[in-house]
Amino acid sequence: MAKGTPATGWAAKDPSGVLSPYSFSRRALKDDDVTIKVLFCGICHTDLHIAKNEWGNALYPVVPGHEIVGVVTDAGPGVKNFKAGDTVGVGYFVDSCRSCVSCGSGHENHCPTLVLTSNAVDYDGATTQGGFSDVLVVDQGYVVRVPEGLPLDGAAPLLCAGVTVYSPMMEFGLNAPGKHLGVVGLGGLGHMAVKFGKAFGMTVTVISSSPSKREEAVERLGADAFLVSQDPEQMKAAAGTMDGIIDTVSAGHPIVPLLELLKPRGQLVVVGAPSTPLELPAYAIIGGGKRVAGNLVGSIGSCQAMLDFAGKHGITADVEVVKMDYVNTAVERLERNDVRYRFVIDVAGSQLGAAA
Ligand SMILES: NC(=O)c1ccc[n+]([C@@H]2O[C@H](COP(=O)([O-])OP(=O)(O)OC[C@H]3O[C@@H](n4cnc5c(N)ncnc54)[C@H](O)[C@@H]3O)[C@@H](O)[C@H]2O)c1
Ligand SMILES: [Zn+2]
Ligand SMILES: [Zn+2]
Repeated sequence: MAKGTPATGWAAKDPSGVLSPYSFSRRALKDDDVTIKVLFCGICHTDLHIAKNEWGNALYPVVPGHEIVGVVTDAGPGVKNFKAGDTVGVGYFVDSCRSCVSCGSGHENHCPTLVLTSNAVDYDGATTQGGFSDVLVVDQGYVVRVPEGLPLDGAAPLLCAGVTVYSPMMEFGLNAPGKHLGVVGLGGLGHMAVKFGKAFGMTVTVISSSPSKREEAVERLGADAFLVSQDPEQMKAAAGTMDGIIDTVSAGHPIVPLLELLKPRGQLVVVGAPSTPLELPAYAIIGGGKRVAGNLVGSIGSCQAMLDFAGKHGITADVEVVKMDYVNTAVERLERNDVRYRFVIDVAGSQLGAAA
């Protein structure tokens, strides 16, 4: 029987979330698999939620990481789309059932048995381990192509943060010039929503609890306006003006004030995933026929379309590139929102083993 590939990564081993070196094995290459040498991997807030078991589902040891850019080093005999040397990306999931309604209609991100890239159980019973590691083995159907010309460190966060906001913007028509988009939470996801909104020609307003983010939102990211969510006067003045809002906030927060900002039939898209429930009184959506939807990342097709769009428009994340031995500090800083706007680990340039 073919042997697996040895892998070295950094894993969280308990709810402290502290990561340390961890050796494991990737599955033996199957006909449709590619082997990928990981170059860069972003640190998403979801990695933090999981590593610290904030969602109560951690399968320790957890090697996080699902914003992966790498290079193909090997391909099984059935692989037609990729060859050694190709620059590719892997996002939040690495397989799906391929037979349900969602898989059949190109929405495999909604497959009930979606296999996540990290902290999940694969169809063969193995626990999946993510991109804070040197090598991945992934079915070609769940791999995307990174367009030429994009810096690879800044491209890595597109694989989750990018597609998570781009996909619902496309789905809900929040991609039309002249429409007004609200973006709540100016972190990894939020800053990508501002960039895509501006590239679509929309008017973009950032809604934030910290007034200190005004300058960066407007000057650095090109938002048209900035609202302090704690300021009732400002919120009142903007009531009923927005076609849609992308809510990326990672902690519990009130959504009624956000719904008030929407035009009649406006759309709130929830992508932030606090561990506490949203509070949604009926009156807040009945008047004006407001709509609330969730969204989980995006399909492989949507991810490829997003990358192609990003390549054409030169869109990448604003990143702080770090080595793996800085990962625990990076996670702490992410927790206190001290990053503009995404940490990306230079995996290939890091010492991963125990000697690190
Ligand atoms: N739905 C999906 O498919 C999907 C994909 C990726 C991430 N997520 C989730 O989205 C959330 C954001 O992820 P990220 O990587 O952008 O995180 P991040 O930490 O980079 O950004 C989160 C933002 O929320 C703000 N925030 C935190 N607490 C707040 C509060 N109480 N009130 C107002 N603002 C607050 C922070 O200031 C920060 O700007 C996380 O919960 C993550 O798990 C969901
Ligand atoms: Zn993510
Ligand atoms: Zn399916």
